[in-house]
Amino acid sequence: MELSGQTVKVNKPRPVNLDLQTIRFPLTAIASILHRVSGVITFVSLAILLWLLNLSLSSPDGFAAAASITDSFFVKFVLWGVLTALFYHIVLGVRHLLMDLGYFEEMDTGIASTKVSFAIVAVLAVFAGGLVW
Ligand code: HEM
Repeated sequence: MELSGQTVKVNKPRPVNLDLQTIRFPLTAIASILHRVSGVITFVSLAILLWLLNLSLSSPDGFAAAASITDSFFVKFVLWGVLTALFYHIVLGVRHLLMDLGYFEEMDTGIASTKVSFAIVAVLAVFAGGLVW
């Protein structure tokens, strides 16, 4: 293979697919990507939630203002999403730590533990809905 004037020896030309829309990710990879996404969501939302907490504790008027902000369906939906992301991050984080200890490292147990984690997060998402609404 010719590469900018140099000849590079390619032992075995393999098909390369870098199109993210056609790559089929395994369940464990999706769980891992979402874990990072949920960590970033948790990090960003922390600042907003702390501001809201500060507002609600500042005075009776501040509390009323915070209560009216969280009264709309849209804000409640976002709060539900933030809580669900946090639950996802914790549950899949614990799974990650267990893997660091040597559990669920095989393909079959890895997929099974991912499915169990997703089920636990689904239950916690319903619980989060109960808390918010
Ligand atoms: C305010 C709370 C938290 C925030 C903002 C947060 C944020 C993050 C972020 C952004 C990452 C991704 C780092 C990367 O992929 O480079 C991460 C990774 C991780 N988090 Fe959290 N996290 C929080 C709480 C927790 C909790 C409570 C656990 C408990 C299980 C946890 C377990 C983990 C683990 C195990 C990783 C590493 C995953 C990996 O190596 O791929 N995190 N966290």
